[in-house]
Amino acid sequence: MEGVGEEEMEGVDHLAHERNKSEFDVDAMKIVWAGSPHAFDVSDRISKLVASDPGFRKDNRSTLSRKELFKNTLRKAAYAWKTIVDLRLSEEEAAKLRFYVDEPAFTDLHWGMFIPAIKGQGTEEQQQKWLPLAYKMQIIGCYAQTELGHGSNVQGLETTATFDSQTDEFIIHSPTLTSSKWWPGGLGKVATHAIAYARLIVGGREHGVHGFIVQLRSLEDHSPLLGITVGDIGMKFGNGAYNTMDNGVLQFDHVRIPRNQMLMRVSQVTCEGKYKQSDVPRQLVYGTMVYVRQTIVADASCALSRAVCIATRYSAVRRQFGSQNGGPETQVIDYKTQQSRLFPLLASAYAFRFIGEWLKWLYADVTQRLQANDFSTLPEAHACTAGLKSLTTTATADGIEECRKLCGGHGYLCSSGLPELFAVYVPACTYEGDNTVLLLQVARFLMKTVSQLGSRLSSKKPVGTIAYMTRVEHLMQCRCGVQRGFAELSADLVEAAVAHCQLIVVSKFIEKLQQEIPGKGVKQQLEVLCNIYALFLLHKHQGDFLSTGCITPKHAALANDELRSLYSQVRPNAIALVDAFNYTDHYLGSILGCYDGNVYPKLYEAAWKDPLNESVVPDGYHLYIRPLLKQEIRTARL
Ligand SMILES: CCCCCCCCCC/C=C\CCCCCCCCCC(=O)SCCNC(=O)CCNC(=O)[C@H](O)C(C)(C)COP(=O)(O)OP(=O)(O)OC[C@H]1O[C@@H](n2cnc3c(N)ncnc32)[C@H](O)[C@@H]1OP(=O)(O)O
Ligand SMILES: Cc1cc2nc3c(=O)[nH]c(=O)nc-3n(C[C@H](O)[C@H](O)[C@H](O)COP(=O)(O)OP(=O)(O)OC[C@H]3O[C@@H](n4cnc5c(N)ncnc54)[C@H](O)[C@@H]3O)c2cc1C
Repeated sequence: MEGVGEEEMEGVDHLAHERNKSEFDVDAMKIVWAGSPHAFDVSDRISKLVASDPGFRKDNRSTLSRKELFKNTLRKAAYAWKTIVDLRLSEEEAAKLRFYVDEPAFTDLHWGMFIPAIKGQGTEEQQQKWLPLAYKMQIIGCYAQTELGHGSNVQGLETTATFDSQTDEFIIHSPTLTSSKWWPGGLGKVATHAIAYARLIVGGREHGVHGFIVQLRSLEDHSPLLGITVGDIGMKFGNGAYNTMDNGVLQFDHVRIPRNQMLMRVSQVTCEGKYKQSDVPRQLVYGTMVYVRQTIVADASCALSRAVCIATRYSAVRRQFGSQNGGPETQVIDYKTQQSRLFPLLASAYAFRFIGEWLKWLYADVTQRLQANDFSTLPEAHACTAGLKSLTTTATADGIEECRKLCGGHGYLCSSGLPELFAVYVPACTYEGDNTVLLLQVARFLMKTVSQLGSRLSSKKPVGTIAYMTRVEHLMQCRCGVQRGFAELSADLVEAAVAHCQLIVVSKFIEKLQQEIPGKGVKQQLEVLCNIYALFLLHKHQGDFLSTGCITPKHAALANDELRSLYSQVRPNAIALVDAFNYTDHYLGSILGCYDGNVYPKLYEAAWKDPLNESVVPDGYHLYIRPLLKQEIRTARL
């Protein structure tokens, strides 16, 4: 085109030269990332369906008011449901469609917690009654556990459920201000029903926290039912972001529900008012949290890979300094500091993908065992889901922020996609269990395991992880050997818990590489990423490793040299490795991360779309700026 430089030409792949460097079969890696050819097909098809439908546009979110934003989210949720029904999408395809719509909404809690809670804690009869209504979205549910005064401490919840044998009902009541339900997603303005967690009282005796199905709103006109006070808790962190979700406040004033609306798989109350505890661990009442924690680990790999995709593509596009004789400046991805910050995050995205796959298997296995009343692996499943949720969400939240910084000033623009990704993602370090509280659960599990097994936590680890295993044992022995209480040592024990979780991630990455992995060069790339993940952590925590004596300072220096070499091996493959995530530009929502790398023209064009640029002279000029400039400010009415 006349007068348009190469850098401005649309339709040109400005990253083609990077893609041509790839040393492996990207299409084969796409299958590995997706999990299977079928999973790739579903993801690819549904992501393109969403990207091509203007009904799912999301580029205007940061300019909408809270009410406009929320109404737009309702519209999209309804449109998504209509699309699912019209196209007769399967449950798997529907879940993928909600994922690629990419907007926190009440549907996340309806499908992600309300339904799993009924499946996990409801009797067959309760499942047969409530699940068909929920699957058809004839009722919309939320998970109402947390209260204003208690979230972490579930046994401290104050809401009561008192059995009335005269009427065969439970009376659900909020006895104090702090017992108000607070935070449940979807509760504020949408949910018609809740799984409400309350202290069960039968015949004047308390039996701890149980789940109850409570209708909140009329299915005719959506008005709150008698005894129900419900609303939204207000704006949350960031603009747009999680404000698409109506996290709510709820108070019960002696609300009566039929006895058969207590979830009774774990415990029962008979019509005579007899409390019966099945011969299953009471912790099954926590089952939904275990389920969601394992899904959050998979979410972490998605969120981190999005941020890494944006930062990697932009790092290949951005040139700064280093021009020789008027030639092009240096791509910032070629700076060793940029590589040492970016490539461990790329390796972590892949590591979290594979640990998420393993955790999904572990959860399915423990669920199958529970059905056979085999509770032997429940403690390990709890410790793994709690610890890996904590580890991966902390690393992902920190990683998204690092990716923003890796993009320099432009990373701070909403059009980079990174501020909103960060704002939506960071609560993952808190919801479904505060990350420190969950690590304390892992520490408790380790203490019990060490005391039962003696020093060796487990010999079932691949050889490459001996240093990691020794580190955990050393950290535990240093703490457990000292006769002080758990509380006194808790900060140290949390460090051992993190080390244990890192051992699991490294082990599972190594085990993944022992599988058959098709595709030219694919396994080799994954081996490089696995080594980067393991050596980066060894370098970061080398104090631990040195103090165990299982590595020497020379080993530590060699590990660092190897890391630099590994970064050089990844460099030519970096763009192909993020292409393998197969994200559409729509899903990425980022000019910096656009597939064709044509960043500058898109940034420039996007700027003028900002509402502030609707007028050349800003609103307020005549009232405030002109008097200033004309030195009339002393007399102006401000
Ligand atoms: C727009 C831009 C796009 C960007 C998108 C980016 C991608 C982002 C993805 C997200 C997208 C959208 C968001 C929507 C999805 C959000 C979904 C999540 C919503 C969050 C929902 C919630 O938060 S629900 C509430 C969660 N609450 C908690 O987790 C509470 C935590 N506390 C507890 O679990 C417990 O209180 C405790 C474990 C801390 C303590 O338990 P307890 O009080 O019983 O005491 P003990 O510690 O003594 O435990 C007793 C024994 O029981 C064992 N135990 C404990 N828990 C369990 C368990 N769960 N399973 C099995 N066993 C358990 C414990 O080990 C003790 O055993 P022993 O030692 O043997 O005695
Ligand atoms: C975006 C978002 C969505 C949510 N959605 C839902 C939902 O749908 N349904 C629902 O029921 N809940 C929901 N929640 C609530 C969430 O589950 C709780 O906020 C979370 O479990 C943390 O509990 P808390 O707020 O009581 O934190 P606290 O426990 O009060 O944490 C405060 C501090 O105290 C520390 N601490 C607490 N106990 C200990 C201890 N024993 N030892 C050492 N330190 C400790 C913590 O580490 C933290 O640093 C949501 C929260 C958010 C932010």
